[in-house]
Amino acid sequence: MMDDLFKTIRQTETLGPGAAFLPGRALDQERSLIETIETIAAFSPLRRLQTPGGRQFSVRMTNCGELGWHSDRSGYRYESVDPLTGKDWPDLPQEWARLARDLAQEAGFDGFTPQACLINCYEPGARMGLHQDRDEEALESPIVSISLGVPALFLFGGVARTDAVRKIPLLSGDVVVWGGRSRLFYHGIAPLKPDMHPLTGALRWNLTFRRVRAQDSP
Ligand SMILES: O=C(O)CCC(=O)C(=O)O
Ligand SMILES: [Fe+2]
Repeated sequence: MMDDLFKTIRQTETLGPGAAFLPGRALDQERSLIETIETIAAFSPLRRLQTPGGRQFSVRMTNCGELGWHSDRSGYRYESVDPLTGKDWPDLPQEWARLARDLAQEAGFDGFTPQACLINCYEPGARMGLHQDRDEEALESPIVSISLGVPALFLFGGVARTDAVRKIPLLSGDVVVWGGRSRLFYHGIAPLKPDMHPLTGALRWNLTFRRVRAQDSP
C-alpha cells in the first residue's frame, strides 16, 4: 500500500543541533498510549486554557506527572496541583517515563527523567502558534514529543522567531526530540486539517515530556 511505502521511506533525521525526528518510533505503543490518555483525562479533564493576554488556546490540554503546565491571566507556569480539580495531577505512568527516556536516549540525551507530560488535544482547525518551550528551569533536558492520531504539520524554526521554519509532516507514532542547542528553538503546529484516524477519529493527540526542575533539585 502507498501508506506503507510512505512509512518505510521516512527516516530518522537531524533537524538541528540536538534535534531529531524519529518517525514511527512510538507506533508499537500507539493503542496503549491512547487508552491511557483517556484514563488520565477522565481524572484531570481536558480544558481550553487562557493565555496571559486573555485569549483561549484552540488546543485542549491536561497533564500527568508531579507537575503540570498551566496558563491563565497570571502567566505560564507549572503547577503541582491541577487548578481545575484541586487535586494532584494523575501520575506519569512508568511505561511512559521509560518510553520517553528511551526516545531521549536515541536522540543523544542520557538519563532523561520527565517530571511533566503535557497532553494536547487538537480538533480540526486547532493550531499552536510558533513558540519556545521556556517555562522549564531544566534547559539541559530535552523535550520529547509524541504524535498520535490524525496527521499534523510540525513547524520547526530556530532560536529567533524570524528564523526559517521547516515543515515536517507528523503521523501517528512519530516522535520529535529537541534539546541541547535546539532546546529553545521556535516550533508550532499548523491548523489541523480534517482527517480520520482509526483510533482517534478526527483528533490528534500530542504528548510532550518535560523535565522542569534541574536534575539535582527535588
Ligand atoms: O503538538 C505538538 O506537536 C507540539 C506541542 C508543543 O509545542 C507544546 O506543547 O509546547
Ligand atoms: Fe512547545
